[in-house]
Amino acid sequence: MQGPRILKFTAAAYVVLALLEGRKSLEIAALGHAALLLGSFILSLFLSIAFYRAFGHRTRHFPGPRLAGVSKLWHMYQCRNGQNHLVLDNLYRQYGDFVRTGPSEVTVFHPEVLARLDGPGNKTQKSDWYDFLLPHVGVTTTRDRPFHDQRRRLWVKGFSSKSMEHYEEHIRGHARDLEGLIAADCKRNAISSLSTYFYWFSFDIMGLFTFSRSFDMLSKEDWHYAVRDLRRAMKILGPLSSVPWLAQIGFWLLKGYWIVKDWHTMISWCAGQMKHRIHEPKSHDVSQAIIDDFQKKNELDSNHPALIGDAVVAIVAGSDTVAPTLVFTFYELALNPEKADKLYEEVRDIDINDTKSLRKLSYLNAIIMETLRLHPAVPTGGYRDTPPEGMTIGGTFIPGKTTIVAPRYTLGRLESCYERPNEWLPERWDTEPELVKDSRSFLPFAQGRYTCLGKDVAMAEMLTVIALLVSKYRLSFPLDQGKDSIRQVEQMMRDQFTATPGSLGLIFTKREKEVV
Ligand code: HEM
Repeated sequence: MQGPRILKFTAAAYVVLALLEGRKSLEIAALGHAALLLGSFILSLFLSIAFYRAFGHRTRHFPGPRLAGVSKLWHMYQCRNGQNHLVLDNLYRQYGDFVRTGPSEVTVFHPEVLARLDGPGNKTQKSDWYDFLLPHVGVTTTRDRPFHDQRRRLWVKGFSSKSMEHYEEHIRGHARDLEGLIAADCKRNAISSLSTYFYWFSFDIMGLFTFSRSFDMLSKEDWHYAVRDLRRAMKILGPLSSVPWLAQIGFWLLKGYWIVKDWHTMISWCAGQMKHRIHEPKSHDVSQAIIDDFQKKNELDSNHPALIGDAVVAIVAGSDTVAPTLVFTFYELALNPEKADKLYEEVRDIDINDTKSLRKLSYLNAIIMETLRLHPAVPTGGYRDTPPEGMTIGGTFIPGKTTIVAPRYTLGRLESCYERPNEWLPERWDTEPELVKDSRSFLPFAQGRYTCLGKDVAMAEMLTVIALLVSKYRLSFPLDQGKDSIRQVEQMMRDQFTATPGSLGLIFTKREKEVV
């Protein structure tokens, strides 16, 4: 990432110029003159870069807004509300399958794209977006392939069958705590704030998964400060995901200020937890395999960038994906009560202690798949760079060293791939497969070397919570909530690499075991 380096170089050049002008002392006139000189240089440099990008760049042939091809700042401005998924969706409707969304960036809406980027034999690289965690580096954020493969092998150990049993036990315990909160709301006829409960649930589980220690938010019925800070800090990724170099400059300049401070609080918290964790007895969490590896190499240091990086990755990747998916699932179930009733029939007698059986329930699984299609947990993220020789996707050649964006949000709604694409119809993954015309664009957990490591844990969490709540309750929107306010859940969704839905509150009423 060159941003901070270029900024430092420019500042140094300014000081040198001013010193030369003022003959070794920083006089006001010299400062002004140096600013003028440097300013004219930068202006002419930027104008020539803009001219080249508009008329001479290798990606100039792709359609798209003119300004997008000149500078990514255009895209950042469009994403100022954190809704990149809608910005890109509109561009697709305006320009088609291949859109130039940056000087060296093409956003691709062809059903083949996800499989081509990460599928077998690909030569793509993760783009510089993944540098956002530097100097820390985790399995998701490293761009170094051999290092990634080595970290990934360690992570896989954290998903052994013994570890999975251990996680599943915690998942059931926390799901019961979550149900306890809903039971209390139900008794008081109060609205259950599902957005809050699901975030508490998923972060608590990830605390256990990462450090063998829950955040205890469900039991304390309150936010943990580190999670609250992290969620505030994630807002940076809304507008700044399109300009990672600017995010890096922001992280560097605003370390103790604004929401950047919250980001650093979270990192320090993870570092502190890791420090504790390495002195604790062996456990089944994912950190164990990573700690063991460092110990084996005699490099165990709680401040190691890779140790902290992996901890942050685990917390974010595991929580900020499961929580929004649960929010959207219950949102859709409340909008479609007949589907909730149909699901009730499947789960009414299920034993939630039996995760194996839950994994086999076809309608329950279809509901999760359909939610991930319409409301993907990673709506536009997952940027990749083409190899130097370029690559062809859906018959279109994309030049080398071009960043490719493949937005799952729009790919999941393509008319060429789905019948009635904007409708939430779980049956398409169950009894009515003809509603899916082309499933190549549906890879909610990615694939290939970067495929989601936590899919089994995520599915266990979602299957357990949905089955438990639907088997016990009917759910509905509060009576006085109008249609517009209900739709805010999706309309206010922010795309911060992971999806952050608008707030969802529902009324739960106890189901007596019903005979239909
Ligand atoms: C609804 C739930 C989830 C969804 C939809 C999801 C989706 C994804 C996607 C699309 C990626 C690829 C990201 C990229 O290309 O940059 C990914 C990677 C990853 N996910 Fe998940 N995820 C979920 C839950 C989880 C959970 C619960 C964990 C941890 C227990 C987890 C851990 C990871 C890790 C470590 C990676 C990086 C893999 C690598 O780069 O080798 N995810 N996930």
